[in-house]
Amino acid sequence: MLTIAIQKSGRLHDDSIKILKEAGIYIDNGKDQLKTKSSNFPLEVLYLRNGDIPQYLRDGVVDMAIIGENLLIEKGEDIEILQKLGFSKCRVSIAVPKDKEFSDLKQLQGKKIATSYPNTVKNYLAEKGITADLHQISGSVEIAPNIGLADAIVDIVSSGSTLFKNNLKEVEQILKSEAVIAVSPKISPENNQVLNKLLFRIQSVLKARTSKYVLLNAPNKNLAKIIEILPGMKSPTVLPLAKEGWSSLHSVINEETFWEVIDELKANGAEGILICPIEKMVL
Ligand SMILES: Nc1ncnc2c1ncn2[C@@H]1O[C@H](COP(=O)(O)OP(=O)(O)OP(=O)(O)O)[C@@H](O)[C@H]1O
Ligand SMILES: O=P(O)(O)OC[C@H]1O[C@H](OP(=O)(O)OP(=O)(O)O)[C@H](O)[C@@H]1O
Ligand SMILES: [Mg+2]
Repeated sequence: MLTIAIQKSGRLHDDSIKILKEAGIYIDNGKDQLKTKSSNFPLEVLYLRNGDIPQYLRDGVVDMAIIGENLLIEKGEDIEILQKLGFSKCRVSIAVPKDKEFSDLKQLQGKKIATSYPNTVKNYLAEKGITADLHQISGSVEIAPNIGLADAIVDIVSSGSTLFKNNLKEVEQILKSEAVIAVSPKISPENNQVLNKLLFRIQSVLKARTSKYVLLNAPNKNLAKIIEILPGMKSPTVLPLAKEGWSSLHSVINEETFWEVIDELKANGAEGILICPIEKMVL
């Protein structure tokens, strides 16, 4: 049986459960139980602290995990990432008090920096030839400059509202992060097969999330051009309309691309364009 680590509670928990559910895997949400089994897939789930997961992967206590990429950069650089998941997107950045003049990273030389990610900061500053005095704290990092504990901080930024509320400004982005699937170097060949099955399902869910089903009506004389614009997976489906000289065309498109080509479709006489969600996409 494959063992997966999922964050017990926090920024990754809900979306981790959701993506497994969309992949057809049913599990309890871990409110009381820290260990549970899927009722319909050979999967055991351990609900753990995000911060502990890299070590569990390294030791082979779990075969795989859904974890923030930033945490692997901090304490799991030896651990392989199999798939980015597109949620819990954030960045790890340097911030200083809003009213402080800041023009060059070198200003941090010898200064106190508070962070929960000391390795990330140390490596980044070393690359830039800077040494600073690092203070590791495990939470509420943004408070540090206001209580005289540090001159600058390095922490996670998403909307920027925590920085704003604490009179700080982001001055340098160190890295970008999102939730990922990571695998233990100690996974057995049997469990690796189950993992590949799970990964295939998750990839189908991810693909469907960014793809849309497009239906439109078009005059037959422009079909060739519209097929060129909407090539779909293999090729679009074209069905005759009851109205002479017109067809209905069905295709699949990436959501972002759609907004880029919509004017082109209209210029080629496309009408009654419908965009529908796709639940799963198996390629
Ligand atoms: N504000 C945010 N917006 C988006 N993603 C975030 C945000 N804060 C954290 N993350 C991402 O979610 C992960 C988990 O963050 P969270 O704050 O829930 O837990 P944690 O305090 O890092 O860990 P633990 O589970 O050990 O308490 C982080 O490693 C990061 O990748
Ligand atoms: O830019 P924002 O959208 O404001 O998000 C950034 C904040 O989110 C995270 O904290 P979280 O709320 O997860 O609390 P925690 O410190 O208890 O983990 C992170 O540590 C920042 O403080
Ligand atoms: Mg947090």
